[in-house]
Amino acid sequence: MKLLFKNIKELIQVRDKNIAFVSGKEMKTLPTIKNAFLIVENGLICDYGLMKDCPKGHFSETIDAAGKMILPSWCDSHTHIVYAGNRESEFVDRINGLTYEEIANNGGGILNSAKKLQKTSEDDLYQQSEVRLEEIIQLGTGAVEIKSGYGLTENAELKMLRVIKRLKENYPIPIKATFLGAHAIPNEFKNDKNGYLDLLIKKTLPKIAKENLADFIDVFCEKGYFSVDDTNRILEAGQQFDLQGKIHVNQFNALGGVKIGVENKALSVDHLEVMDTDDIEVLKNTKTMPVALPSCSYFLGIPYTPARKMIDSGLPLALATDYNPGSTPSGNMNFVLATACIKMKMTPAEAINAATINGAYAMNLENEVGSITKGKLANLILTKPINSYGFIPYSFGNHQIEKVFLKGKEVQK
Ligand SMILES: N=CN[C@@H](CCC(=O)O)C(=O)O
Ligand SMILES: [Zn+2]
Repeated sequence: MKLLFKNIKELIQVRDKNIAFVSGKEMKTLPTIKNAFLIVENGLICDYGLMKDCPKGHFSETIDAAGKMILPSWCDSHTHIVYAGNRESEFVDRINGLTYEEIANNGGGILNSAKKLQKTSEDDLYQQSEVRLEEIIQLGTGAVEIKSGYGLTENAELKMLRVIKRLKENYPIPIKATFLGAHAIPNEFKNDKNGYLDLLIKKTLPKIAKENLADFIDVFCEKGYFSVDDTNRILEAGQQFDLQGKIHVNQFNALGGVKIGVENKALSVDHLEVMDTDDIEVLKNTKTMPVALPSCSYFLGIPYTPARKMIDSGLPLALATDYNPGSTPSGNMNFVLATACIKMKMTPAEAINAATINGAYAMNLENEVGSITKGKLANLILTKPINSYGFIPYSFGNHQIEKVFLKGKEVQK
């Protein structure tokens, strides 16, 4: 099966040599080839270059991409798309001025989602979740991380992770699973947080490892949820089972979660809406990827991650949706890029780097997706006719996707 894309107006994010991620000034550079060809064989990128150098030969399919652009699919490294029902009921409370914390104290929030999920069968949860997975694939996402964390009991957390495993088995898109049992303290343990952490670490984590249900471990390091010491405990426990950390930190308060994440060699520290100077310093020259979630800031009306200051300090940055029923009921990476440019003053080149190669790195997938590189999966976005890739974030609220391809196969709408 050899597929040729010809007359591509511009082939975006071309990396002849694979890289892990881009940081600081490098983020402003987005390598492209104008008037290009791209050849896909057996689902992998096998050749590309200038049209004048396009090899002759027989192709099972030829797609004329005149006037259009091709870029690697979005790599969404932070989602909670496995959940039951939704939390629309909290939407009006939020409009009426209740804060995230007040809604949670009124019995809403994460515990509200957990109550619904505990009562939902695995099959029903799978069916609700696959609808969201198919929705984000159509929006250009070609690799995704999915977290547990709406179960908050051993059985319900295992149920979530088994649904993620089934999605991995049934869809042609790299999916990474993250155990987020430490997302909130369930009512049964409201006066015994350590007892809940003991349950997660001593009982649930070994079962997850035995069934190979998780790639990463996460914890919500925040006032009213889990402390820096709890975060350290969870990350150390994860290391016993080769689970690297990808942690929720600095969403509402800078408690020191970034530092503890770096000390535990977390793969990513996510949210970062509140960043102090120490947080930026401690991230410099490390392999921990900062991840910003601008559509969460948009929906909650909280500050945006200081991306401009972080990138200008030399840090890398990835962008993700945080798709979840409470703080970000949207999986639209195109909106994330637009909001990153409009609200966080990232350039289109920086935003595309953050949503492709850096997002892939934040899932340990930088050798499989995230750039046009020989041997990587042909998970691709074919745009509508556009004049520049800057039009993608410029046309906010819309997207410029004509077709999506996973392993070189067009995904039918
Ligand atoms: N902040 C913690 N966890 C999720 C939201 C959880 C929820 O409100 O359902 C987040 O990343 O925003
Ligand atoms: Zn999240």
